[in-house]
Amino acid sequence: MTHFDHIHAVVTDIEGTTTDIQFVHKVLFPYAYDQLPEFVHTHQAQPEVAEQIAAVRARLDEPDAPVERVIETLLHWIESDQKETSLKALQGMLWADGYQRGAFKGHLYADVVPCLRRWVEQGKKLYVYSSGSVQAQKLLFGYSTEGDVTPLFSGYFDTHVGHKREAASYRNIVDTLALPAEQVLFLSDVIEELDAASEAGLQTLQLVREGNRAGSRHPHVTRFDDISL
Ligand SMILES: CSCCC(=O)C(=O)COP(=O)(O)O
Ligand SMILES: [Mg+2]
Repeated sequence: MTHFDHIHAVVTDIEGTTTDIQFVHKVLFPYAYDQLPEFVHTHQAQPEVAEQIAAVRARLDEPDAPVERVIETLLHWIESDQKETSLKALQGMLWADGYQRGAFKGHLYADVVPCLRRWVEQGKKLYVYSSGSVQAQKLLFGYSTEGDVTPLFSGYFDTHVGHKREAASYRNIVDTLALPAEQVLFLSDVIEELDAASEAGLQTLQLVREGNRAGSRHPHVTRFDDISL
């Protein structure tokens, strides 16, 4: 059991922390890869899709890139797991349809929800910080293997606050929470994310799920029920 004192809020990563990496890489990413070309063609005039297409063109520094070039870029970003904000926004839109028609449910490890419930009962505030868009986060927890658990969370953060390996992102989060950084615990499987959070003054804990990389200067557990707040 790993105990933390004076924690008022917990910020959790998703992939590799609450959720099996395989679900993200073998279910969500392939679904987005298959659906994306037709979705972009069909919805390219819709303002929220047009905004992401424009962001891809800007990222490429090719303002006149044809839509096929944009799609090819997005598919390459999925294959290489790039955390581009425009791709993440489009993935959220694509997964909405998959969740709503029951093609898949958001995977949560069995130890996660009972602990989240206990921490809320103890008066802790819970937040999510993922490279997946806020829409994608709400879908995963809203259509999860444990039912709709979104009422447990007080807020969601994505790469609009910055990238997960940069300390400034965690400073932005604690500014929004209006809490001293040391009263916030960040949970993640990725050492570089934990290093960035620690640099910003947050307390950190590594989740070492199956197949994850263990061994860092951060404390670690293999399950949420080994955490005491
Ligand atoms: C929000 S579910 C999809 C997760 C995702 O798209 C992703 O890139 C995983 O990012 P994380 O920061 O949760 O490791
Ligand atoms: Mg992760």
